[in-house]
Amino acid sequence: MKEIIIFLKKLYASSGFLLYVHLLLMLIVSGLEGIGIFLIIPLLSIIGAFDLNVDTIPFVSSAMDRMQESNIPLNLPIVLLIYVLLVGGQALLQRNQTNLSSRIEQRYIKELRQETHQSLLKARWEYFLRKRNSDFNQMLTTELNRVSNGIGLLLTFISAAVFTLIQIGFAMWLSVELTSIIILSGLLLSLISRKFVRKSAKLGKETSKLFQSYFAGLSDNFNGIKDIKSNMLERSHIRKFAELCQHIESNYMKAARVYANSQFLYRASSVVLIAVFVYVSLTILHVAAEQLLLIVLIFTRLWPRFITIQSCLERIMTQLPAMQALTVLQQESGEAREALLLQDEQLALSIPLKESIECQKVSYRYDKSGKRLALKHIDLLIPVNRMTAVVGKSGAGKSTLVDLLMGLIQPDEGKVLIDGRELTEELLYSYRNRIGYVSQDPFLFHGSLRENLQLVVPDATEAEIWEALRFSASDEFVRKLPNSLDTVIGDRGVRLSGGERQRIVLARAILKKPSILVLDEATSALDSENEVQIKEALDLLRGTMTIIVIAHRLSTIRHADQVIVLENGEIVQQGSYIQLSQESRGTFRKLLSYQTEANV
Ligand SMILES: Nc1ncnc2c1ncn2[C@@H]1O[C@H](COP(=O)(O)OP(=O)(O)OP(=O)(O)O)[C@@H](O)[C@H]1O
Repeated sequence: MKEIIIFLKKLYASSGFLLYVHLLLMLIVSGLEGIGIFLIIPLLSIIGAFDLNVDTIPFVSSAMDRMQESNIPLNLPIVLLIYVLLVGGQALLQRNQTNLSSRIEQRYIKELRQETHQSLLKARWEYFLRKRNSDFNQMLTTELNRVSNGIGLLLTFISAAVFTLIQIGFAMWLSVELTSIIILSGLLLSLISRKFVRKSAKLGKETSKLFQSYFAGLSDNFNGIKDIKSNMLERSHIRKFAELCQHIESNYMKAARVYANSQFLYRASSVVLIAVFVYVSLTILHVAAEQLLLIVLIFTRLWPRFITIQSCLERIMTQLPAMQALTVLQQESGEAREALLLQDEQLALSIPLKESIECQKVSYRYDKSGKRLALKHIDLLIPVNRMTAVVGKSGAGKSTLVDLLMGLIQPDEGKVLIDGRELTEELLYSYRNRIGYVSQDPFLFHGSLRENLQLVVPDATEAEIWEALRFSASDEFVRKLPNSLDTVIGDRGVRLSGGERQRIVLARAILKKPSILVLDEATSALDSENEVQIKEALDLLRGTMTIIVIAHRLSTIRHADQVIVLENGEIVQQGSYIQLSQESRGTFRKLLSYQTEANV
């Protein structure tokens, strides 16, 4: 229930004044509906359509007196006109109320979407290491829709509750005893239906879990589609997926059955109740016929609202787990938030790197409660405008070290210093803004090459783009593409080869004219000719920017100013390429010899 309050507060924050207008409209609509019911029978009786006594009906008798005093004739057209005006006005207001309710709901959901997305994007990199991407997709699609649905239901619930209260007020005016019976029946019904509410909440939790597996499964399927196809894993994936779909179907069916059963209970009880009601009123309480008629009218309008309240409650309970999950996600990502603002002024404040990046006794562990260190007591100096290469076996800690140097993760012990200043969160953004990064798994989106390049520098000129392409040895192949820079490259750039993708991402990093260029295995997918071109380009860049390269291919780093050799998270060697290759018992020499053997 805590979540409902949180979401209601957010709803108020996003709609504010509109929410009051909505509430006011609800009150007026309910009031008019009550008055409409109040008037119709007495008015018809006055013109002789029924032989009823209006003196027993409060409010109506005084209204009648007033009409007679003002010489308004009470004939059929006047009576019907009043009724049409009343009910028509109410319908008009209800239309506005529905529109307003959609507006409130949509505005709210838009803000919730943006807020969640922003909160995720502002979270630290470490947060993403602990999470599954598919969970974020699920949260921003199905779960958010469920939350939106829940909010819509909440508004309906509030409106039904207000309506019911007002109608109860009118009914009380007519007969306290009879209305008390209706209320007691409603309370009894809500007691019985608690079972349905509980069941709905349980099924709602299952729905969240099932959709989590559904999204995770889909994302694994399509991320690994090449592996699936090449290893003939289709059958097992199809079977697993079918089982999951079966679970989702039965979960939905269970929820539908609960809903249908509860609806049946409500409808059946209303018929029985009305029969008992009429009987008790006439034979035991001896209520006047005109009053009874009115109360029955009110009851038949009120009872469906009781039902709406109950079924809203049930359905809100099925959506509640989505609200809970979204609250947890927002809380977690909020706690993991980087203390930086994504604001242009701050981006403009990029600090120039003048001297060095330094690690002092840096240690890092992924599992904060465990003992295993991914980096141990690293002491390292990366001079500005030089090329530093990081090498080592798989799992040695190369990517971890580079993530640390980029400020994506923070050391558990020790410090990272930028020109002697500790890399604190305040410095982080302006520092990271100076970095151009090419990852192992280059990120390109479905769009044209130009759009992909302009992602980092939206106002890059044609000349700047081609210069960056030339630099990354991509200009030639781009010219040969059917639409040159405007060629659409497919999802994640699938229409390009691995080497082409890497070169485009390199061009994109260079386009930003960074002070620090970080290449994580950036040449792994290049053939020898392209590798030579990139090597030459990097050589050209030497002295103009600080380059940090992780390379498995040691040939790419022959001209590096310093090479750091990592093993089990520790620096075991450090020096120039030539120097290290001459240390006969060192790890670097071993790495070199493995590669020479592999090349032979
Ligand atoms: N997200 C993570 N959670 C837990 N442990 C991790 C995580 N990422 C890396 N590690 C562990 O940290 C150690 C260093 O990993 P890292 O990725 O830095 O190695 P690497 O030298 O870059 O390897 P490779 O060349 O294979 O990419 C490894 O033992 C790895 O298992």
